[in-house]
Amino acid sequence: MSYTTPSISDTHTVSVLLVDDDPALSELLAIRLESHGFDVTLASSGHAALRQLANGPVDVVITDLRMEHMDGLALNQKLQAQYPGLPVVMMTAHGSIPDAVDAIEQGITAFITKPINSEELLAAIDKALPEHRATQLTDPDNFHGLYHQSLSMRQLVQQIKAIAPSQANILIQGESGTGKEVTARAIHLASSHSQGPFIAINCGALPAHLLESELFGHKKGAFTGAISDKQGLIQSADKGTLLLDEIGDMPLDLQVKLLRVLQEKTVRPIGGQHEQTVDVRILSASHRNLAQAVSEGKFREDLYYRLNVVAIQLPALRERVEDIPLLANLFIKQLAAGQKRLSLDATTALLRYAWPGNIRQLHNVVEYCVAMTPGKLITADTIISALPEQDDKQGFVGLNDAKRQFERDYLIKVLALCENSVPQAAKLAQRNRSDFYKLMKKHDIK
Ligand SMILES: Nc1ncnc2c1ncn2[C@@H]1O[C@H](COP(=O)(O)OP(=O)(O)OP(=O)(O)O)[C@@H](O)[C@H]1O
Repeated sequence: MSYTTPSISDTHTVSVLLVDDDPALSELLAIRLESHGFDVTLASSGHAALRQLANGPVDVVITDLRMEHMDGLALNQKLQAQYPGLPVVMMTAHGSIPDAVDAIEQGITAFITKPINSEELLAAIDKALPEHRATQLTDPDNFHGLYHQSLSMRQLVQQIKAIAPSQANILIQGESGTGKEVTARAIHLASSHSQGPFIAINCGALPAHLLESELFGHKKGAFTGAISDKQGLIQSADKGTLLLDEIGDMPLDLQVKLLRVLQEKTVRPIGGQHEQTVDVRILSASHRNLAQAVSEGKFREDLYYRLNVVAIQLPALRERVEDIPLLANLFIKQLAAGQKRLSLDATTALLRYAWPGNIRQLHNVVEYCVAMTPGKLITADTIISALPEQDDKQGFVGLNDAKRQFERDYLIKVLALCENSVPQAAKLAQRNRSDFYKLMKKHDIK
């Protein structure tokens, strides 16, 4: 294998911190690395390396194992604690590689043995960097709790930012677990109603009569069991936002009542004589296709148009694979306070899975893996053991379809690993750019 430049350095100069207490060797390696376009900083000890890092971040640390005062493993421990996910390449004298499992547990990305061969060194850096870039949480885009990185989500967030301040009713559609409620909350927080309450109700979770009373409230004695006046959620959400989740499950007679609220901006409790004025932003969500429910006569067309002044379609997680490592790392950070991380194979296993339960399922899988991993490194085996068994015969496809599917998945994963940089992805896939573009076109990947 012949390396001239690192595979990801096309758009960004890769910075390397080289830690070795042998100045002659350091100088030599620095000259070699600089001739390949790296930006190299030298440190003559572990302590000096930590001081350098405090002055500014680097992309990768290359350190000698044997050093006085603080050896490479001790330095690595400090690095992983202070800069989780920072790739560390360890240089060792021949025969002194510590137990590999132990080393991987300690988060070391690669080992190279002395005497250092340039190609091996470049290959080790190359191996270290994509993992680092694909799994680290650099600066995730966070719009009021809606974390994202993919192009489709960034475009969607732009759309949300534009419409959130208006009073428009918004219908949020997407598969179960794609983040409809998180999105609704983000819209509320970005709106002029953000100082008011945010209330969510699942219209599919209650029988019709209870749902009516929950939404509209009731007067004492309105029906058996109505022992006192009760305020409905529409009124409780006054000056705030009400999310009607699974709106498609709302019975038709309640749909009529809801339409009146939207048209008149008033609500009348069950058994009440008077309409009461309310100022509430209505957001609704559904995992079902409401337009289809309208065409089947299961949902009122007039209500559909009232609710659907603006439509937001959340993509399934498998359609925004770049968000998978980002969200998995976010959940690990939340659940394990940065004490654990994903191996490269584990990230690949996450990227290969189709996530029918979307982000909720990803969260559950990460939670399981964090609990099942005693050390630092979450492995692919643990991820795979957390995923439900797929029924191999159901949905079995022919060889041609399987090849096509593989090719598409492969392109998406390579692009995700390279943060959508086609030149880098083409290099990683060992294809020239125009071939790679042709493949993307063939599979309709933008
Ligand atoms: N962009 C995101 N960033 C961080 N966490 C998210 C994001 N989207 C969803 N989640 C998390 O995923 C889980 C499911 O999200 P949410 O309940 O909003 O999905 P949903 O589409 O409303 O699901 P359902 O259709 O089942 O009601 C929650 O734990 C939520 O915090």
